[in-house]
Amino acid sequence: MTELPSLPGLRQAIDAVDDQVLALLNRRAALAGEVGRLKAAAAPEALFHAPAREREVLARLEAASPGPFPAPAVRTVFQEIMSACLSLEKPLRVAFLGPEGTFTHLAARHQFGGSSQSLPQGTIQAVFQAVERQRADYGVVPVENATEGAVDSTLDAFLDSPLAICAEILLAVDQALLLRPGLDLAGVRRVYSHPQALGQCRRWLETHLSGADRIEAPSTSEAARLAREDAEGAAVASELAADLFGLRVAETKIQDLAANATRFLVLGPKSAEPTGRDRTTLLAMAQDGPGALLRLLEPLARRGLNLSRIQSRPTRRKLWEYAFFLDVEGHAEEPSMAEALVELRGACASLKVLGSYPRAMEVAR
Ligand SMILES: C=C(O[C@@H]1C=C(C(=O)O)C=C[C@H]1O)C(=O)O
Repeated sequence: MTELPSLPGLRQAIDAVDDQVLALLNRRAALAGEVGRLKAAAAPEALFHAPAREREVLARLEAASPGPFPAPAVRTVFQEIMSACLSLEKPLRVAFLGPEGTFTHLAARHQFGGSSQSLPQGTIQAVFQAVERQRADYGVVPVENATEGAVDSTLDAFLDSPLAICAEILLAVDQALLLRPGLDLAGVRRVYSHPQALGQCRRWLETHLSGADRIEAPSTSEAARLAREDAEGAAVASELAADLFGLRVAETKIQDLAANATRFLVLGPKSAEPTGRDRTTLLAMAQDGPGALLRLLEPLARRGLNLSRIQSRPTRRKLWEYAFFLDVEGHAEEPSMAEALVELRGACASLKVLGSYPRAMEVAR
């Protein structure tokens, strides 16, 4: 008969594995430190952070892990390890649309890990400015939501900004109903949230809180803060906001569209290196006249370049003049895209490559 392992014996074995993990983490940090010194010697102004390389590391490890360690946790753990290795030199300063606890904060944490320095900003414009004035290394802003569509203030900010897009993040947006400890659903008279979040949960609120007033707040996190101060208040916000503002999660996933998700962009000084699965965002001012839009699309279509999105915004410089935002699959350094860009430059009044960056392959949670 085989003997069952004892609890103390198993714990001893776990301690021994932890010692090995710790030794390996320190060896890894030392190697990353050497890479940092090498990069600094080659180009003192350049950032240590290399988003394309990080993407490669995560993809390789996720695919290689045999289990039983859960596959999504492989990503989370290694993102934190890289974040910590980067912070050895200097924590990355990451500006995002705040305050803390917003979904943009969650997207920033997903991308940069917990060892980065959070710089919450009040507006999307302020996120751009923080990166432009080098108070932050990177900025994170929302660009489109599956329920509510484009975030116009992000598109507008690109019209006058020299910044590049260096990554995108697709994040599942699960709204939660948050209550003060001790309060139950029947006692709620006011529900605070950002208008977008209230809109995303319209059906649930009608069914469960039809008698409560909806009160609009500048962000979901600000709503959580307001609910904390109101004896009969609740908030629609992230579960992270519950932790930050001392509220209890009364119900999770209350949004009408179960697969609600938002796409975020990471702003930085330059585009990412090619990875083979990239996206390029272009900003084109079309020439006025018949067929202008066709001339913009034709050089892409002829080369089989997939246009995944097109959005127009008024330029605010001239009446009825429009800027077109184009998302095209591929990297600007790839030959077919480079050729298309040369042709496009001739076909429109102006063309700006806002950035090439690795495509988000899945919705993060
Ligand atoms: C070590 C490097 O620099 C940074 C740290 C990384 C890591 O810890 O694996 C990966 C990419 C960079 O953000 C590198 O470029 O290889």
